[in-house]
Amino acid sequence: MSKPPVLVTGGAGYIGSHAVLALHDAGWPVVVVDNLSNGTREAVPDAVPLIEADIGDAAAMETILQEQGVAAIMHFAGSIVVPESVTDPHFYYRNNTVATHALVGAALKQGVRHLLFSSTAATYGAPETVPIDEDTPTRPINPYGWSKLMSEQMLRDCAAAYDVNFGALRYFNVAGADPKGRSGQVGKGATHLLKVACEAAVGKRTHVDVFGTDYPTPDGTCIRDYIHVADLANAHVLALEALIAEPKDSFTLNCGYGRGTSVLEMLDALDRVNGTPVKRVMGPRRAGDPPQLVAANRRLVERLGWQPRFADTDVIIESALSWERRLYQKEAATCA
Ligand SMILES: NC(=O)c1ccc[n+]([C@@H]2O[C@H](COP(=O)([O-])OP(=O)(O)OC[C@H]3O[C@@H](n4cnc5c(N)ncnc54)[C@H](O)[C@@H]3O)[C@@H](O)[C@H]2O)c1
Ligand SMILES: O=c1ccn([C@@H]2O[C@H](COP(=O)(O)OP(=O)(O)O[C@H]3O[C@H](CO)[C@H](O)[C@H](O)[C@H]3O)[C@@H](O)[C@H]2O)c(=O)[nH]1
Repeated sequence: MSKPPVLVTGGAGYIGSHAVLALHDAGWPVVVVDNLSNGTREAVPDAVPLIEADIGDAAAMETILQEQGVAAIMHFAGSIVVPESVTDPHFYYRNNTVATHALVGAALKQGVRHLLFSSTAATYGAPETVPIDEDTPTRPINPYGWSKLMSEQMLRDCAAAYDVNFGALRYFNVAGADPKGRSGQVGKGATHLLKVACEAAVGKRTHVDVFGTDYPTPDGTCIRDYIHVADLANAHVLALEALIAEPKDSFTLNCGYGRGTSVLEMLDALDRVNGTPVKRVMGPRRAGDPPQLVAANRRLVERLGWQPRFADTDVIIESALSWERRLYQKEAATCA
């Protein structure tokens, strides 16, 4: 069976660009829409068309869907920084929820029947027990989590009412870079732990701040479930196949390994891989950080037959670090 065109929104960004690579590698025709607010042209392979547009522009999206003959959408575009969502919630509801509403409207009008949505562990808030399965009550503790949960609900209601199905993938902490070195995390003003730590390791920063050492965890720092971006990208390809194979079925799946790693454990592993310690500055808690988030991933494995290939923490760190070194060399060459 020939593979129909897939639209990847936010495909010039970190996770979206890895999904584009996974789709392209698997022989899917792909088109990217990105407004480049946080993505880069270089993240999109030359063979993949990149259309610079805003997903909140329903008319533009309708034209693109029609002209490109799109059969399914992987929707990554959005704003992603939790503390920013607290200081500017109106923008987060607009760029995440309202823009998704526009995109879904365009998809419904153009008869696109499969929608795969980037959701987040932030929809769970701060659950008291881990691992977290998909039946855990969703009680976001910040506007970012709410903006995503509202989008999920919109998709659920639309799938019940119209001839469309959806997959919501709730990512835990995404980390690492393409094992072949073709993409990685680029954005300026990084806030994610491993990205920040790798920037410190290559000399772009003086140190890493450790946000909180008094959490109720064994070493006092927050625990997260770090998933390699290439394993997550592969889950998207499997999810797309499932949506097309079973058009009446929708699903919501956690994406993580089911393994918790503390901030200090992550930094220890980085020091080991790097061979030189990165300076740590112990500081107060960051607002809105739940003590621990670890995925129960049984449904992802059973529903999609997902088999992670890059779960080793050192493998995640090596890929992130070698990407960061390459970025640093490129930037140094540009400045010279
Ligand atoms: N990074 C994580 O750990 C993580 C965890 C859970 C969920 N997610 C979700 O995954 C998705 C991708 O995240 P990422 O880390 O790759 O972020 P990213 O910022 O690297 O990618 C998002 C991309 O969307 C584009 N974009 C933003 N608003 C747009 C709009 N209105 N129209 C068109 N393009 C727009 C940006 O330019 C960027 O290229 C997001 O929806 C995010 O909420 C990320
Ligand atoms: O410089 C830093 C950066 C982070 N941290 C700590 O490291 C942990 C992970 O923080 P990240 O900023 O890397 O990631 P978050 O857990 O805050 O959030 C990420 O994962 C969430 C789901 O788990 C959401 O999806 C969100 O979009 C995504 O950014 C947190 O305890 C944080 O306090 C530090 O100590 N120092």
